[in-house]
This record gives sequence, structure tokens and C-alpha cells, in this order.
Amino acid sequence: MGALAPASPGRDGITIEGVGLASIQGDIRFVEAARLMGAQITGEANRLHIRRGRWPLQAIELDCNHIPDAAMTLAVMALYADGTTTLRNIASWRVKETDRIVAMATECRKLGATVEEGADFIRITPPATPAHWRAASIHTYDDHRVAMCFSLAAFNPASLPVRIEDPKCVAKTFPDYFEALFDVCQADAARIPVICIDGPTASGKGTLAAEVAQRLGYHLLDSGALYRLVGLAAGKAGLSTAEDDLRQPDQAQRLGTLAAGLQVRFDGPRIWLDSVEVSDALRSEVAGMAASRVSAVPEVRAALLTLQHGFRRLPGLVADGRDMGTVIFPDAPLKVYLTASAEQRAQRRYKQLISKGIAANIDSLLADLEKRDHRDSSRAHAPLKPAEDALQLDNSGLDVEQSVQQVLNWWQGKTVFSGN
Ligand SMILES: Nc1ncnc2c1ncn2[C@@H]1O[C@H](COP(=O)(O)OP(=O)(O)O)[C@@H](O)[C@H]1O
Ligand SMILES: Nc1ccn([C@@H]2O[C@H](COP(=O)(O)OP(=O)(O)O)[C@@H](O)[C@H]2O)c(=O)n1
Repeated sequence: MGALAPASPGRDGITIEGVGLASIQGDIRFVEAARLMGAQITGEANRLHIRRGRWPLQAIELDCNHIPDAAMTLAVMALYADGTTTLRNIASWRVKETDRIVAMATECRKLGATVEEGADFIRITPPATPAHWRAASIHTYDDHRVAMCFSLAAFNPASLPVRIEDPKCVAKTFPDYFEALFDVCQADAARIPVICIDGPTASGKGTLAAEVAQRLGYHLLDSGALYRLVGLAAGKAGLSTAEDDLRQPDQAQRLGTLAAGLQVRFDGPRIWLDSVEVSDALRSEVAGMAASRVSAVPEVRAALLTLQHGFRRLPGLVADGRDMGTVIFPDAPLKVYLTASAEQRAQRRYKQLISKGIAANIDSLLADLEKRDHRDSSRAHAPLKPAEDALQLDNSGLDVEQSVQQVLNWWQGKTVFSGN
């Protein structure tokens, strides 16, 4: 990666700790091969610094007997070279996790390369121009090295998306590989995919969003939790959230300042406010009603904007709320507007609360829910409504899994990959 990524302000290459020029591991000789291709590598006993040097990379012809596994990475680097690269003496690739010669050839071709393969060699000619690159979904053959080395295809000059199927197969040797990669990568936020799931209360947004995020390995933004947190923080600070009070400009201003300074921490489903865990307190109907009131205050909405944008991180985000698709991420490639009848939603909320040991009454839940729907839809700022390009999903007759599958199918249809 250090050899491929161009320098950017304040960042030139990467440093790898824990392996260096004094390493006795055989794979350290990969450094020589990468240098032959143009990477600038310097280092110390236990550390390496890698920078982009020659660009495009130098095509090479190499006997890889001494670095059979690491040489797979050279095959992907060859996609960025200025000619044809031949890797020889790699017959052992055929008898690893999969037939790696076939795997590397097949997947490189999907990306637009011309590949010749033989019993013990692979010859790769990169796409002739950026326009010859293809977006591809890379099959990983349950092979950790295939998954890891093809992640480098994401630096392609056409900025085309690359999907790595079954990325968790890296668990065999480097379970946090993709987290580590995303930590050192900078991506244009506008190119990071977002799936928005908006809709009224108890339609199942949170459940659906969490499940879709989990299946895709994406981050999750429960935007409602932020408004709930503001309601809770207001209570703790002695600020009223009564509707009449919130209409007073100075009260709205105070609430906006409070929202801008929220000290929150998210860890999966657990949430802390000022170092105190508030996960359960946030889910109460009282907190939901307070959230609905404070969320009508423009100063609060404005204060939470940057915080919400900050959730858009690699490899992608699933965001649930009321205005994810209309206001916060209007450029999201997939927007879902989730609905179900008010009776169904009240039933679901009732069961959900009872199962958590929280007392509930179905009639008052239905009344609260209708009141909240009305307030959320009729407010002047970011009202609850489907984005013009949202796909509507009424899940009254669907179970959770069916709803998840529907959204994943829509998502699948959004990116067209070659060779699949
Ligand atoms: N499609 C569905 N069918 C049945 N129950 C569902 C469905 N989706 C969600 N639920 C249940 O409804 C309850 C409310 O869902 P939740 O995700 O909290 O809604 P929201 O985030 O829209 O308020 C949860 O107990 C959830 O398991
Ligand atoms: N993006 C969002 C999310 C929530 N909200 C408000 O915050 C309240 C609580 O949101 P939530 O998503 O946690 O509520 P439920 O749908 O889970 O009941 C909603 O009733 C909305 O008024 C909002 O205005 N904008």
C-alpha cells in the first residue's frame, strides 16, 4: 500500500512496526521484490518505512521461489506496472488454500488485466488505461491472502469500487486486517457508501439497520440515540424540554450549545453520556418523547450535523433515523423508507418493552406513537418524510430476516460488478 498510494499533505507512505531489516523471517525478502518494482523502502532493525517511488511501478520478471506466499501481492502490484510482469517458479501456489494461480489469474482478469498462466508461472499485463479497469467483486476462495492482496486493487486509477467477498476469511492470520487498512487509508467521504433507513417509530429501523450493518461489516449510526441523549443531558442539566419552553429563543440556544458539547461514547449497542452508561435509560418511552421534542429545535439539529457526518467511515455506513436520506446524507446511494401500520408498530413496541421487563400499556403506546409520528412529520425542520429517491418498504407482513434480505438485494443491485 505504501508503494501505491500517492503522498498527501502531512502523509508520505506508511511505517510498519514489528518487522524490519533485521528480521529473520523469510518473507522479509519481499522488500527486495517490492524495491525492484519501484517501492522506496527504508528501515531499521524492527521497522520499515514504505513510500511510493517510481510511478507507474516497474514491470518485473522474477523467480519467486524464495517468497512463494508473499509473491501473491506482487501479482496485484503488477496491475499498477508499466508493462508485463512475470512471476516464475510458483508451482506451490497450486497446492495452497486454493489453486492460487487460477485464483489470482481469474480475479486479476475481472479487474481488466490480461493474464497468462502456466504450470508454475503467471504473467500479468495491467489494464491499458484507467478506462480499461473494471469494477469487480473479488471471490476470496476462503484464502486470507487472496482477500488481503486484492484489497490493493481499491487504489485503482479509475476509482472504481472493489468488493472483497467474505472478508472475514482473513481471520486465519490477520483478523483485524481491514480495520488496520481503513485506519491508514484516507477516502473522500463522498465515496464512502451509506445506506439510509428512515421511517416512523417502531417500524423496525434500528433492528434492520443493525442487522444490515453487521452483514456488510459497515458502521452503524443510530441517529435517534443522539436526540435521546440530548433529551437526557437536558434533564441532567436542569434544562426544560417542554414544548412551550423550547419555543423561547434563549432556551433553544442553550439546548443547541448543550448538544454541541455532548460527551458521548458508543461501543456497539452500549452508550455512555459523561462516562455514565445510559443504554437502558435511553430506550425508555419517556426518553423517546423528550427526543421527539428536542429534535424539533433547529439549533439542536444543526449542532448534531458534524457529529453524524463523522460516522461516515470506511468501509461504509448504515444510518437510521428520520432525515438520514433527506438531510444528513442526501447523496446516499440507497435510501429505504420503512413503514408498518400504527397498530403493528404499537404491538412490536409493546412486546419489545415487556420482554425487557419494562411495564407498558398498548393503548397509551399507540397514542404516544401517533403523537410522535405527527410531531416528527409536521415540524418545520427536517420533518419525517421519504426522500424523493427512497425505496419504500412496508414490513407489516414481513419478518426481520425478510426485510434484511430485501435491503441487501437492493444494495446488491446498486453496484454492478464485472465477471459476476
Ligand atoms: N419486520 C419486523 N417484523 C416484526 N417485528 C419487527 C420487525 N422489525 C422489527 N421488529 C421488532 O419491532 C421492535 C421495534 O423495532 P425497532 O428496530 O426498535 O424500531 P425503530 O428503530 O424503528 O423504532 C423490535 O422488538 C423488533 O424486533
Ligand atoms: N434522524 C433523526 C432521528 C430521530 N429523531 C427524533 O428522535 C426521536 C427518537 O428517535 P428514535 O429513532 O430513537 O426513536 P424510535 O424510532 O426508535 O422510537 C424521534 O421521535 C424523532 O423525533 C429525529 O428527529 N431525527
